[in-house]
Amino acid sequence: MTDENTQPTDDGVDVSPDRNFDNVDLDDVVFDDDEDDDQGLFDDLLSGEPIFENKEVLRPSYTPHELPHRKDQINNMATILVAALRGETPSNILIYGKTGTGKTASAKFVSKELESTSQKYDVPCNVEYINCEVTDTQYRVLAQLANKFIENNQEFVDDRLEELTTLREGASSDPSRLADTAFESTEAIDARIEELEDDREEMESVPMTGWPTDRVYNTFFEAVDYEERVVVIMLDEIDKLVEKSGDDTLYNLSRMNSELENSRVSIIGISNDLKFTDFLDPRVKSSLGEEEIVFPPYDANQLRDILQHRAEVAFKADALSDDVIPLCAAFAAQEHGDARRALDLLRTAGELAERDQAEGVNEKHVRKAQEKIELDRVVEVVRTLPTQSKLVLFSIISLEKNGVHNVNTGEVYNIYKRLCEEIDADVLTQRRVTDLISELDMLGIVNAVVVSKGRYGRTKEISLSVPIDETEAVLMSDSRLGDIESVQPFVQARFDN
Ligand SMILES: Nc1ncnc2c1ncn2[C@@H]1O[C@H](COP(=O)(O)OP(=O)(O)OP(=O)(O)O)[C@@H](O)[C@H]1O
Repeated sequence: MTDENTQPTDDGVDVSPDRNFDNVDLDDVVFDDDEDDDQGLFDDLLSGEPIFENKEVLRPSYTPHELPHRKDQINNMATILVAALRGETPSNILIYGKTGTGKTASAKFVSKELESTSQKYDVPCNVEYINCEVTDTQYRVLAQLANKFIENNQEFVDDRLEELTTLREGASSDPSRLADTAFESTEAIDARIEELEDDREEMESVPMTGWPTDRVYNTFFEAVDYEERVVVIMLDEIDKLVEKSGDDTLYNLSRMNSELENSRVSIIGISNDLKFTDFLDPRVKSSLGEEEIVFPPYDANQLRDILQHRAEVAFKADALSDDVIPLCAAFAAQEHGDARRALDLLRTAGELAERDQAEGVNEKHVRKAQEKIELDRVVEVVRTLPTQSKLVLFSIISLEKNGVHNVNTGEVYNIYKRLCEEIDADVLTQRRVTDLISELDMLGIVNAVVVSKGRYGRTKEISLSVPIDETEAVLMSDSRLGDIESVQPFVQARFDN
């Protein structure tokens, strides 16, 4: 393993230990009382001219006020949803597009505008956002919605009760106050107050588990229908919901309008999986996809504009050299036009420059950031592999580390079997292991090419596509694989077979 502390990286970025926070060795820190100036560990780091003006703007949690290159999609959504402001039911919308194409940001932007306009014109309209990756069962979706509307209704009833109590007090001394109201007498107010108090008592929140689903559905239904309003339910990552728990939730939501008396419900589904509707009941599919809006990937020029807008707020003036934004945009466009990736890259490049205590961000920081993000991705993918895949990958790594390159499936299988025996894991068939190797290939962790061996048939030659030491370290941090003492004897034994 090369020592990053002592060598410049390939692209020459200076990561010398005294300037890199990562490499500060606390054992070497001397707290010298004799020194007059009390420069501490953090003072040095703070004293550098900061590169960022407002780093938060580059984080995924930030919702921009402006979304360049999404005007068509935003206008399209607004044209459909304006029906809600007229008290009509907007068509359901399905939004498609690859990850990082601005679907969530645009949908949230439109819903914010919709809610604020509805308040301006005093038209009752609510937008409820649910991330189905987190809330992924019918029970949880319905319970979350029910509780939002129950809370909403409780606020409505509390406000109304306050108004009526004031009116009641005024009217008891001066009955003329009832003139412009819907009440003919103080008794009528009392009756309404009693009715509202009863309603208030019945408004029971749904527990996060434990009720039969139809009870949750009915509670949600009644809560929505309590007032006259148009409700837009935004289901982000809707494909995850369908994958995890089928299309019952969508079926129930999409047929609600025929039974609701006071309110109307419309659904916006957001997905980056274009095929998920294949798994839907045809009725749900046609109801949900009344309108479809596609978010195409951004090209490098569009990504440049997006980055430019954010960079103006995020960085100090002149902190970026001219080639930084075009390079971030080009890297992200290569990936698949992902704005999230482009923003991550820009932020990471800034952070690396900051750690270097550099004057500004330059091309080298971007290249280093690209490597870092790629490595983080690999680490995450490897860390979350199932144990069997980890064993297969570990076998490939062991062979490579012992100088055996372009290994074939049989060689990997031999080592794999021995590793399984060593840690008492089930041994899969060679066929299954071949499948696992193909999966590792698809994830970009190994590269497996089929080569012809003439009359000996065809075989796969496998090589590692990720940095060997880092990957091995991630594998060894798995408690089961950590038990493997040494693979050396197995690899040696391979030559004896
Ligand atoms: N046109 C744009 N202008 C400014 N920022 C954008 C634009 N498009 C996307 N972004 C930013 O890129 C990031 C990813 O966008 P968003 O979450 O909307 O993507 P998405 O299409 O919903 O992706 P996913 O399917 O992975 O959820 C966010 O930080 C968002 O603010």
